[in-house]
Amino acid sequence: MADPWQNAYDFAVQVARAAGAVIRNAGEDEIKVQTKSCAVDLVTQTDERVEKIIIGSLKEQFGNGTHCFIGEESVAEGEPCILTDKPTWIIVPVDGTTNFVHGFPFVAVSIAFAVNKELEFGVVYSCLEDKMYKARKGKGAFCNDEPIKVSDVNDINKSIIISEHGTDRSIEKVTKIFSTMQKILRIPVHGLRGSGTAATNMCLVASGASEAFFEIGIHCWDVAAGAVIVKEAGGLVLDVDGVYAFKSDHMNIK
Ligand SMILES: O=P([O-])([O-])O[C@@H]1[C@H](O)[C@H](O)[C@@H](O)[C@H](O)[C@H]1O
Ligand SMILES: [Mg+2]
Repeated sequence: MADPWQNAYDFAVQVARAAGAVIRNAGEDEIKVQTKSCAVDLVTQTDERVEKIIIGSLKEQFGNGTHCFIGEESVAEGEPCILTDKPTWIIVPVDGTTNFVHGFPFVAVSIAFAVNKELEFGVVYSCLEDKMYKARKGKGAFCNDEPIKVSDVNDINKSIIISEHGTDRSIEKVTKIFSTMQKILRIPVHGLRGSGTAATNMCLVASGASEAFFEIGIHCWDVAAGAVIVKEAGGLVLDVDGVYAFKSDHMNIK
């Protein structure tokens, strides 16, 4: 039987690469910072522009009304974030906006695709490193077309753990984050790291550079593409209760 989503997968890779080029070439005025939910939750014109380019290209290719789109910036502007059984694209145009603004060299485009509320594939393009991570359900995970797999280190004392601090600077949240990090460091582990983009963090786990990534309070779109890549590289994606994290009810935000 013909593979129904191969064309969409190939197109997603193409679109992510083109979006990455737009990010790399963004001019000064496009890096001008605005804020979203709080003073450290940043957004730029590039985030909005790249999301429009990605959704525009996908609609042109697949936009006969049967496909749905969930984009980070569209949701920020009031679009619903509801996962139905329809083929749905889940997009982060610029993952690592704070890095992008500061010239910190990890910025990714993340595109996932779900059908019947199941993720079919994920593409993460780490555009400043020019690394294209991709995975299709049941078909393995790749970085620049080379197969990748998770680390085989099973001793946590010999691990590198990745985490992020998020954008909530309330004393309660910051205390919780640092007490968790303190516990992890004291295990002890070899190291704690964070690239500033959740999508790239997941790809670092998928390629075996780190044994685990965790973040408290992450958005569903930040992990959608990375979830397929980690799973196809032989890893696990769990929520805090220890169950598979990418459930449809995590997406359904009005
Ligand atoms: O805002 P953004 O740069 O697209 O995405 C953020 C990054 O992935 C960051 O690493 C993570 O800690 C945040 O939770 C995300 O919201
Ligand atoms: Mg973003």
